[in-house]
Amino acid sequence: MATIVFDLDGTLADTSQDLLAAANHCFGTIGAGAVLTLADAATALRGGRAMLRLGMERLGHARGEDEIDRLYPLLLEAYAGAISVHTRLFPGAMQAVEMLRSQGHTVAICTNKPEGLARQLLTDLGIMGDFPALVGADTLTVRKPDPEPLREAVRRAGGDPRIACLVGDSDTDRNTARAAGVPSVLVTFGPSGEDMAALAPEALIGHFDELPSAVAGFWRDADLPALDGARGRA
Ligand SMILES: O=C(O)COP(=O)(O)O
Ligand SMILES: [Mg+2]
Repeated sequence: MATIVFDLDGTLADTSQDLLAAANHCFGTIGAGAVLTLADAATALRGGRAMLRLGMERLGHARGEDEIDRLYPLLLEAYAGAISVHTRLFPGAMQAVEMLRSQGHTVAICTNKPEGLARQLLTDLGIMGDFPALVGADTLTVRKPDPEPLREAVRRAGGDPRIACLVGDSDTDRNTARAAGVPSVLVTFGPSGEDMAALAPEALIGHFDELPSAVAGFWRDADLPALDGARGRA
């Protein structure tokens, strides 16, 4: 059986509103108003630095990167203080996890959120105990799209990194899976949904209830390179 690894932001949960609020708190400390709006959800799901960069651009800050470095810890602090106010799991996420586990698969999380914040969020959402392994941005010295955090998440869950897939919502997730030599599933229900097909993942899902059959296809279809590689070396 395989290890199904999930990205967190934009995949398991819509974290965009709480991320945007934390970024706007930072802009407030430099005298700006709410620089980002709900229309910036896609940027929010790319993480704190991406939000600060967009805000700095809008504010016309010349020394943007220095300011981003200075504001980033403030953003993390603000976010930690209100991490689960608006954040919700996407429909069917945990039912899909339950189904996959009942089929004998193992699950894990690989996120570019700092590990502590990811743990805090999963605990608030009441699902920390459902994931035997979690690798965050600072768990190792490298983060996605380096393949190592994905492989490490699989190993920590007790699985074989060659028999795994990554469920995500971004080019980063697609590239991470590709670098690890395993299939990816990209979700199309987020704010960047229409861009996902162009990334040519092995599967696209518009709802979590499509995930178990998408995953089953990976290890049923003998033509998949990742499968051949995994079997060839096993
Ligand atoms: O916080 C980020 O940079 C993105 O987090 P994710 O990897 O869970 O989508
Ligand atoms: Mg994501």
